[in-house]
Amino acid sequence: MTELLTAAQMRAIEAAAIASGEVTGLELMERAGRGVVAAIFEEWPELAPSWGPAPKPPEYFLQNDEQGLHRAVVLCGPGNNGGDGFVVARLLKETGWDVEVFLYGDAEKLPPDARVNYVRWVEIGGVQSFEFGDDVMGPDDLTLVVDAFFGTGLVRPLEGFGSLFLSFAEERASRFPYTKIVSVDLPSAVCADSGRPIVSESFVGLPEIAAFPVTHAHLTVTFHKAKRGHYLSDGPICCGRLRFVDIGLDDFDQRVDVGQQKPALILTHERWPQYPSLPKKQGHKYSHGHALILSGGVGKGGAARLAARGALRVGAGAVTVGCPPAALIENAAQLNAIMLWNVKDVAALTDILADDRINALCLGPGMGVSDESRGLVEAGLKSGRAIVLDADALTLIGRDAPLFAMLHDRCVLTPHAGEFARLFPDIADKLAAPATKGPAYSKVDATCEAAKRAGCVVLFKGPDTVIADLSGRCSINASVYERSAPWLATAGSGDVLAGFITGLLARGFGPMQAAESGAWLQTECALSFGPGLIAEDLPEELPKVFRALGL
Ligand SMILES: NC(=O)C1=CN([C@@H]2O[C@H](COP(=O)(O)OP(=O)(O)OC[C@H]3O[C@@H](n4cnc5c(N)ncnc54)[C@H](OP(=O)(O)O)[C@@H]3O)[C@@H](O)[C@H]2O)[C@@H](O)CC1
Ligand SMILES: Nc1ncnc2c1ncn2[C@@H]1O[C@H](COP(=O)(O)OP(=O)(O)O)[C@@H](O)[C@H]1O
Ligand SMILES: [K+]
Repeated sequence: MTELLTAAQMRAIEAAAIASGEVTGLELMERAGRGVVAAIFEEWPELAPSWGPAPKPPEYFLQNDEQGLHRAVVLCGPGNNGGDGFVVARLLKETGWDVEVFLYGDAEKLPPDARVNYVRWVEIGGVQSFEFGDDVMGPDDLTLVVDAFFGTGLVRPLEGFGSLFLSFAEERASRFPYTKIVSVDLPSAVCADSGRPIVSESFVGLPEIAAFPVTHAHLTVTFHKAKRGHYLSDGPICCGRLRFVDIGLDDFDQRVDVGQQKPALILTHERWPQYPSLPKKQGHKYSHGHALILSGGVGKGGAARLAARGALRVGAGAVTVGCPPAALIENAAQLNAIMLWNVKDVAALTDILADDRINALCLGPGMGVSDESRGLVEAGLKSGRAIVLDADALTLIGRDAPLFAMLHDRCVLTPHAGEFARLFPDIADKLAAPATKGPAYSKVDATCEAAKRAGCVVLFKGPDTVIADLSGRCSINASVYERSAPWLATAGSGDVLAGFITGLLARGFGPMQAAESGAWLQTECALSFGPGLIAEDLPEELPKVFRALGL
């Protein structure tokens, strides 16, 4: 699983499968619903029939007479996501569960496959109607809420009782940990392409997630492949955990024209072997490249030293920190394997860059935003070297159009959200604007647009780090779900990332591969180290990560 699909791409794959005559929509829906039920039982084996009689919930949950009988509320929407919900309801009922179903929409207008499953359901169970003031979740012994309101078809905000239902479910699950929420395909209200909740105009101006009822599921079960929204923005928080169900569409991926849009790739272990191999082959230190990291003045060298350590550990043959004369002693006191040069001004940098063994630069961390720093960035860009621009260098190019225009295809920009907004204010505005209809503008869209405009690789940081180049290739290093490492939000971790990328550029990686690999390794180091991590720990963890990769 390496490709993330948009809703349109998923629909195209499904349509190709049905058009082939090898499978019907109804069969796909049955597989989807069965998969959801199987995933629920795998996630919570104590709910599975094979477990034996249902365990007795704590006394205070028991308000009905059917002690030990599991109870589910299934929320079905007006489309095929709702159709999946009817399948789930039927299968749970067949397993002996007590199931209540609510329909958000008109049964007469259900699409054909969903309608068939609605009819199958009403043969064995009822569809509840909703009166304002009802507690639709019923007694407190509720085991499961199945959210099958909307999946890939969400195009506008949920209104009226649809949104009320989601808040009822949220409220119930927050009061009773015993109650689990399972979203079918996607948490309803979350856009499949962007991971952003689709909000009503009336909520505009309020913080999205606080203002709008959105499901925070314990488990989301999706079909075939992950959608972008499972990994971007609020998607992962709303999905809880993510499970996949194979509904037999693998053969159709290659048969569809997914349009101009390339699939976004998620960086996973499986993709790792596709990178150029990291182990050093024969050669002397300069055959593994020489990275130059420019530092700020006195007391401002920490960021560059962190980056330099990252570049050296990731395998650059030689790494040098360049700093103004006044900062030489401070840096000399802290560096050993990393060399130190006096870069007193732009002329000094230009002289140094006459040595073509220096094949990768890192400019920005701790550098300051003075005119002198601007001159250094200009000289670095003019040199045509592979170059990482981070931190202050991003501020400088963001406010200086001629400098921005010098960016070239060997550059890697590594902005966090604030720096991204300074560099690409109009793009950042589009991303920050409330998502009032789907598919909403996503971090993938924003990063691809930025890379195109800048003419180079852009790595837009965060738990959902998106990396794009000007050709439209795009990857996501998602530090979410089992790769969640929130302790990476620590001062200096971005400097180390800039160093990793610079070191990989020095090793001869292309800009896109260097950025992808650097981001992936940063998360692997954080996971390997665990909580308590500070930026200094990241480079020191690399040998362990490499050993685990068998390098
Ligand atoms: N693709 C596959 O291979 C498979 C897909 N499967 C399942 O189908 C799901 C996709 O089904 P779907 O296309 O019918 O979309 P779904 O999310 O049910 O929305 C339904 C319709 O509701 C409408 N609508 C939108 N927003 C609204 C709102 N806020 N309030 C009110 N109405 C709103 C909008 O129609 P509109 O009103 O705009 O005409 C929309 O089309 C997918 O997530 C998966 O669960 C599986 O069965 C097996 C294989
Ligand atoms: N919650 C999080 N989960 C995973 N990674 C994170 C999270 N928050 C930040 N990061 C990562 O940590 C790094 C922080 O970089 P940055 O904001 O530039 O910090 P600094 O300037 O202090 O080095 C980035 O690589 C970013 O992707
Ligand atoms: K759903």
